[in-house]
Amino acid sequence: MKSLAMLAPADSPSLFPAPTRVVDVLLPLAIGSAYSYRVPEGMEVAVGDIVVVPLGTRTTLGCVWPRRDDAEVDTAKPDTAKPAPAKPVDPAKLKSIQRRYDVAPLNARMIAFIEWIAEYTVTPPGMVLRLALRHDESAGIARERIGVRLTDHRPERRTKAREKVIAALEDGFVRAKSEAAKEAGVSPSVVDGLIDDGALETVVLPPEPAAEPPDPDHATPELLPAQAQAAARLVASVKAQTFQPFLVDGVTGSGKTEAYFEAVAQAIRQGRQTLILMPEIALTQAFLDRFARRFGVRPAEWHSAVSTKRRGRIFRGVASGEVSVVAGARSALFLPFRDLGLILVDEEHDSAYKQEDGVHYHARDMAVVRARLEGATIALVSATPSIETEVNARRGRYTRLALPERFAGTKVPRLEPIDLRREGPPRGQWIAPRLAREMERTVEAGGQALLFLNRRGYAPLTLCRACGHRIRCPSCSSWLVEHRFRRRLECHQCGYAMPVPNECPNCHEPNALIPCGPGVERLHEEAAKLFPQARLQVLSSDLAGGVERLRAELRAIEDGAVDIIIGTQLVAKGHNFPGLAMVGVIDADVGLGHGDPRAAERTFQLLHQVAGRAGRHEVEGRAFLQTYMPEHPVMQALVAGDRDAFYDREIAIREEAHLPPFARFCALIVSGTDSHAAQAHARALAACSPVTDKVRVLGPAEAPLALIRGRHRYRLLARCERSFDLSAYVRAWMASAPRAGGSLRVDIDIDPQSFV
Ligand SMILES: Nc1ncnc2c1ncn2[C@@H]1O[C@H](COP(=O)(O)OP(=O)(O)OP(=O)(O)O)[C@@H](O)[C@H]1O
Ligand SMILES: [Zn+2]
Repeated sequence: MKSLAMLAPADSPSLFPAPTRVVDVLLPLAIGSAYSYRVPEGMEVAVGDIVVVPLGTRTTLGCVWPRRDDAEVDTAKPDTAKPAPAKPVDPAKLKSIQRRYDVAPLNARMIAFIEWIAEYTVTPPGMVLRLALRHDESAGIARERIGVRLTDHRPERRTKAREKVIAALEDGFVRAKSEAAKEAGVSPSVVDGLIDDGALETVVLPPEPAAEPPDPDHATPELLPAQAQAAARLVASVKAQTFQPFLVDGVTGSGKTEAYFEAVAQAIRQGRQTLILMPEIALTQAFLDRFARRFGVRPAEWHSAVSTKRRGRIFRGVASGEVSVVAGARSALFLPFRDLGLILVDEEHDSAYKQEDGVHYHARDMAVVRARLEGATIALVSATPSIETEVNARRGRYTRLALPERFAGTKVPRLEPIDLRREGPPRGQWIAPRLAREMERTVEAGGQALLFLNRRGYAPLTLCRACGHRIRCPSCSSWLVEHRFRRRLECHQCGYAMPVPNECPNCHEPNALIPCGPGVERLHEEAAKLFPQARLQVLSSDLAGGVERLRAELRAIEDGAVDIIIGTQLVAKGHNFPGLAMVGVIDADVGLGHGDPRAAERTFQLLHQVAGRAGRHEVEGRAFLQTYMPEHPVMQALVAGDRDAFYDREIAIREEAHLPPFARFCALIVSGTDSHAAQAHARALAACSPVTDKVRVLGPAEAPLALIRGRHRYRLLARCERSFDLSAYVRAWMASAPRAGGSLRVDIDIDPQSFV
């Protein structure tokens, strides 16, 4: 990249004073334009460089941004995604860049990606930059590591602590300062003292490597013919170094991972980088081990549970090209890859890919955009693709690579219905007699059984027997959920918690509160009564002990140390439990019938995935589904094991009803602490929507979740044809809208996934 400094007239410096160099810097803030800064004498900066600049009384990180010709920017639309060039100011009045980080600059493709997302999601580009430049990760940049080594000089003052350090360093090797202190069991100040006295000398240590290089030929597996075919197509595409999108469509347990690893190997051979996105990377440690078996080392891991220091190192390694494979959560999409050749989106249907606050982006869709900008191969991977992806594959926009059989040779289990109207459990219980019999048989035969219920806690609702009062959250429109292990009532929206009261808060009747409905804790209680000999384990995201504990429990299940697992959706995602022989879905109907356009899709995906955890190794698996509506088309498709029937029907419904992907939506959520003000603002927005026959604006209506964290919520929905530029429409709309003052906030959600 050309340095901006080089653009300044280089000749005749003797006749004129050198012009003050000024550059545009985009700051990670919600502002529409870049700011101008002076480049101090002796500093070289180029577009894409990450710099520290003063802002008001503090300093902030920023990125030197391309300066666009004024003609390129429509000044009539101040919120346009491309940051407007900073307004011309007298250079003498400008503040100077403080320093430039010693890290590879964001390249032109990354800059284009940031601007693309800003434009599409109708967000100020600085907010998207913020996703790429999270302060702490990039700020850890280039802190030198200092090591110490013994000299020949011995200090006059000799204390016990000093002797310990000298003894520890006797071998003559260099150690980091902190390590030396730790090894000797003394405080770092002792080491400092010895440096001052000349007994130790300091050396600058080379930076720790961000990741060991994976070896593409470490252990090449034998692939089934279908795997080999899919792998060959992906490898050829990586070789071609052009944008090409694929759907790796393989049944659960078909070995999609092994197939796409071959494409990763190819990218490594070519010296290009790979990004593997996963919805629950923190909990899929088994995946990292599998990667290590294939490539000799684990990939660089990127998610919120990775330490800031480590993330800083990966950030730099990705930018320099030293890190070649990253496996990460959706935020890894914003890493500044030097040369990205391959993106894999595992479990692409997962709703965790949608970010629901700040910048509302869908990481799967944006990954396709990034691949296009990078000239990379992208593969979306799933046994139950999203409707959007399935439609793209049917239309030939994505190339489908099918893996129709399980690697182990077993069949994907069909779901056998248990009709709760005819063969349900007795009142107050949740496991139907037939399901209990099957569990008993499974456990006696040495297999594992999984009970699936997507409800955390003990009971989803607490009710007063005397007056009928239901306990709800004071600041959300949701019921408080009893958590018996913690002896609390909790709000799953905002985290509010209170002890379980002894009397009804409404009528004060003592001992009148009763739990209604089941959560996993209550199911655990019932299973423990039914199977007193079995080893039981509840698994849900709120398990005490956090991620570490969850990882340990998942490993215990893999190792066969548990007979019956009672879990939420956390256990449904991508896990490979070799001993799991059967699955029982306690309430298959939970997700249906909320009027949510995606309810059928979500239910199908979730239940098909849960069933897909069973029978992945030697023994055939079985799966049961307790339902009050066995005749529902989703249940019918699950029971018949007829995936295509589900997709055919669902796609037809979406087309008929003008729902995505056959139409485009943008949701506007207006919220505020005052209900009337929020509603009034939502109405004012509706009234000023630009009139066109291309867009229909629906609402405002109170959101189904009308109150969250004390904020009242109203929703507007704009709908248009597929080909219409909805982002531009919304941008123009917002530019002419009244300002949202006070506590009011407007959230813009293009392609909404959630309708609550
Ligand atoms: N070629 C192969 N050689 C050896 N083992 C394989 C091979 N392919 C797949 N396996 C094994 O088969 C099992 C299932 O594979 P995998 O977990 O990749 O399936 P999947 O298609 O990702 O399923 P899901 O969609 O349910 O996550 C794993 O234990 C995997 O290690
Ligand atoms: Zn709440």
